[in-house]
Amino acid sequence: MTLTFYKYQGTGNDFVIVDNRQHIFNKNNTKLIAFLCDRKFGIGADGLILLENHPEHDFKMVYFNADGNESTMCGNGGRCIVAFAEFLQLIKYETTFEAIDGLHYAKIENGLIHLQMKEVDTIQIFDTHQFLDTGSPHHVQLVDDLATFDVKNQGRTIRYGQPYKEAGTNVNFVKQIDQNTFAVRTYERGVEDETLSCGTGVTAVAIAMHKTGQTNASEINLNVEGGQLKVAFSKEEDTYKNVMLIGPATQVFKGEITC
Ligand SMILES: N[C@@H](CCC[C@H](N)C(=O)O)C(=O)O
Repeated sequence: MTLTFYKYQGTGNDFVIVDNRQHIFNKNNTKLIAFLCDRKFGIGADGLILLENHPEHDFKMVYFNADGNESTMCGNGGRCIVAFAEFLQLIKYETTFEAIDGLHYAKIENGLIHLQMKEVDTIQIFDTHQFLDTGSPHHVQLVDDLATFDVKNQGRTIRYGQPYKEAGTNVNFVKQIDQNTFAVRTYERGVEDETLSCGTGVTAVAIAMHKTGQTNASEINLNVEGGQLKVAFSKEEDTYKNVMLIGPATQVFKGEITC
């Protein structure tokens, strides 16, 4: 078959997006998804996203990692699918859509996508790191030498180690730049490599840095390898609410592939 697809990127986290409103795509074909995401034999991407119809809301997002498996929430992918929905003229300046972790509100303002993420009330704090779920699971760890840090090997060791094991986690290495700015490099589960940006990852970093007192800002800048993101939130008692992930999302090209 010939598949029409769109390539998007959000701060360098890149995705193949398919309009699946007519059920053209076989979601159970793990090999096909992994092939489409393959950078040498396929199109190349960190993940594949399907935009589908939803009975009550604007659309549904279905997310697969580059390994071909459906996974948990993707924040940058969420921002990209909002840009795609606007491109398809399904939405104008704001939307509510469903993803695997529930409903997400998003708005487009000054060319940036503001995506509401799930509330977070559980943050596990350890001597060396924090662990929390922002739609996807995230290990957050401060390091001194972020620029030269071996993210791929250290990330993989943590991802497959105790207590995460097979289910795994994404792993974020962090360096504080100033009061409300952090640099982040992320090893992504399901890509099994460092990616240039991870939306649920920077959301986890912002919340973990606030929770542990590294910052008291409620609007935090995150410098990632592929650009800059912002995370804003309000804290009510022990819950982080109104969590917004803010940044650009760009269509790179449209294509057709025989598969
Ligand atoms: N790139 C993502 C996270 C995607 C999911 C992750 N790889 C997992 O399986 O947990 C993001 O921007 O949040």
